[in-house]
Amino acid sequence: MEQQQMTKKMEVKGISKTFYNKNSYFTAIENVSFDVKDGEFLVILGPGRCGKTVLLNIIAGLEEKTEGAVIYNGKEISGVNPEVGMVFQKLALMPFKTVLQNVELGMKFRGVPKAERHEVARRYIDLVGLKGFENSYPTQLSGGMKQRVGIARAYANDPKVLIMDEPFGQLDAQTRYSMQNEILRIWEQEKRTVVFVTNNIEEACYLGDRIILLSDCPAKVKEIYNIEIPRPRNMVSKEFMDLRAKISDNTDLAI
Ligand SMILES: Nc1ncnc2c1ncn2[C@@H]1O[C@H](COP(=O)(O)OP(=O)(O)OP(=O)(O)O)[C@@H](O)[C@H]1O
Repeated sequence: MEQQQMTKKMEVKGISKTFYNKNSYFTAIENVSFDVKDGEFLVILGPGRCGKTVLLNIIAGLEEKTEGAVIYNGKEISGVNPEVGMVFQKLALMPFKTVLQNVELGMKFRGVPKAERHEVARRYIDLVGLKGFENSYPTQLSGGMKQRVGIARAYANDPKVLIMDEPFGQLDAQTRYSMQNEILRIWEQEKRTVVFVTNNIEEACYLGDRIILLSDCPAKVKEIYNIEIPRPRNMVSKEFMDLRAKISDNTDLAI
């Protein structure tokens, strides 16, 4: 009920992407359409190499589309959307910069004064649970901690929509589970729209308000699921396992 009242933040309309090489072409995405509602936790679930990253890059304006449109707050966007932030699986933290400097970097590029960017960076470092590690270097941190830095860095740039591309794909199972809970806590606290990409059905069912299920290549929207299970979700409850089985039966590949 609450979801139906949410306004549209973004509309992805009929997006297709074909890569042309000298003698061949390859269609990665075919006629993909869905809405992103303001404030929701939207999950895009699809098999590996099915075009998820290409789709995210198009949504963020980092990649050209072959067809279709991305509407943001009612207006068609071309080029980079400055209100969209990204968290990647491979974070590319600057190795010779501290946690604080890494989190501040985007603000520094935008010319935010030093005192203000220190304050904002510290607030997000606290939010992701890294208080006390401001002066540590990336090599001194675990995988989960590095992802926390990436999340703090993205939030510090004040995005209205945060896109996360398989951010926990390289973490061990236990760290992944704790980061899933962390990201939900931060999302509930910050109240920003999240578009989260994964190839893991369980993760999708645990996190999402809705799941956009993509087909194998070329990526098409196979089904959209509204998830009504209240949080915190219990992964071994009957309703959770039923949902998981329903989605699993509908996927093209074992993902
Ligand atoms: N610049 C490019 N030129 C040609 N093909 C490309 C280009 N970029 C991506 N592709 C192809 O598009 C397909 C989708 O790639 P993409 O990285 O979006 O998949 P993905 O779903 O994010 O995969 P994964 O789950 O492994 O991260 C792949 O087969 C890839 O080889």
